[in-house]
Amino acid sequence: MTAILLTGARPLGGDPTDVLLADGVVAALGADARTHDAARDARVVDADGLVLLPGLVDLHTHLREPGREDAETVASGTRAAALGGFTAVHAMANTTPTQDTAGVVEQVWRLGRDAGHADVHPVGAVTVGLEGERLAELQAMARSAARVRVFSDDGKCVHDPVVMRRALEYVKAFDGVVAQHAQEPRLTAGAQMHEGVVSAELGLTGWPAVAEEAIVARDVLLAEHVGSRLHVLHLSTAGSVEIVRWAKARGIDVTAEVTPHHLVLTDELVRGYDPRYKVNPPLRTAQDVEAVRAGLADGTIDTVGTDHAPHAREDKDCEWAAAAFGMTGLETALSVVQQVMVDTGRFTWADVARVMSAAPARIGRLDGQGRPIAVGEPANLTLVDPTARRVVVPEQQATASVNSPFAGTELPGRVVATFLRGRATVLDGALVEPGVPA
Ligand SMILES: NC(=O)N[C@@H](CC(=O)O)C(=O)O
Ligand SMILES: [Zn+2]
Ligand SMILES: [Zn+2]
Repeated sequence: MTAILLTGARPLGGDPTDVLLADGVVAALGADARTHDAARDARVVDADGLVLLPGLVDLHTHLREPGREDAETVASGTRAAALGGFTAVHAMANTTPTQDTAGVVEQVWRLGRDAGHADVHPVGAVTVGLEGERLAELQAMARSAARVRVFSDDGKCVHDPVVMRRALEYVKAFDGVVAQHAQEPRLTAGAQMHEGVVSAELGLTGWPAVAEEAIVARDVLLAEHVGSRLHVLHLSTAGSVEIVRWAKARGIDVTAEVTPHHLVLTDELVRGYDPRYKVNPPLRTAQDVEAVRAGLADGTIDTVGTDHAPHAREDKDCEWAAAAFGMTGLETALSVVQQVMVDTGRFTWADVARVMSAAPARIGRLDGQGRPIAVGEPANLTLVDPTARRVVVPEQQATASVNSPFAGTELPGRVVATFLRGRATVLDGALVEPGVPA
């Protein structure tokens, strides 16, 4: 593999420097980069003015394979990941068949390895078939080649407190984490959107904030009781932020995630009945959006997870009530975070690296991802042009689905290059297929 010399890159948005990638690692930084042996026949990439970040890590991606290859495959989803600046994604368990056995998680892990665009870490289901009744073979998934550490019934809530308690107890044996989709099912039966002023005006069945907050509150208490690790997926309400803040102050081992869409979109958008805005949990109010931004800024919320949820056209091109919940996000996540957190002065690029790389890698217990940009570290890196602007055109994205809530809108920032263990997966903003010399 040829070495790569990035000239004039700004690590974490700091001062420009040269960075040499060789043998899969960061081989040299600064003045040493050009004089290093491996620099002689290195390919030079002009990174003048570009921000260099550790490769992004997503804790929450739906790749849809096996089962819904018409909406996404491991290959198409990881192409989208690489183009979005990601070097690792966690693939959610709500596939068909469900990722609830060692066999299925190994299959997904192998598909990711063979595609070669980004590391794929399958999430294991908490319960068999996501049915919420019997625990899946968590230990066998943890010990499989896929080395599962994150367990979730995402799409569904582990609503039975006894099952949740057992799962939290069980994953301690292999340092796993239970990632909860916090949605009290009885309080959200038939729900179509956030319960509030807009749902009342439209006459749509509401999904109240308390249906999320009640589960978050219960689960932090359960995690404390059994001394285990809890991750709250796609937290969306001001009340949930307060509960997590309280739990952390109390020393409870809880981490929380917010999606890009909950950082910027509100339930006002539902007025147009465009199913692209139908998602779980639903888009909330402007007050909730401000609360999740503040929670991300003060560290209450640990990570931004995309909840990339591709859906086939037939499942989205229909009336609001019949449409599937979910929106794509891998190729726009970094731009949204730049827009709402960096360009507003709430975040430095180091903060972006913390919430989109270091924290998710730590929560998922990944090796070699989310590491600092330093000599000897694996060369999982992303180069971003923060001055670029682009209009989102879903048909031109690598994801196989077009259900982006940002279609037609202009967003800041562009991923120029992504490197996976020193190999370019994206260069000049275009995908580089593995095995093809860049
Ligand atoms: N977020 C969604 O609205 N949908 C997700 C499931 C989930 O994340 O709960 C999906 O799998 O489509
Ligand atoms: Zn979910
Ligand atoms: Zn999800």
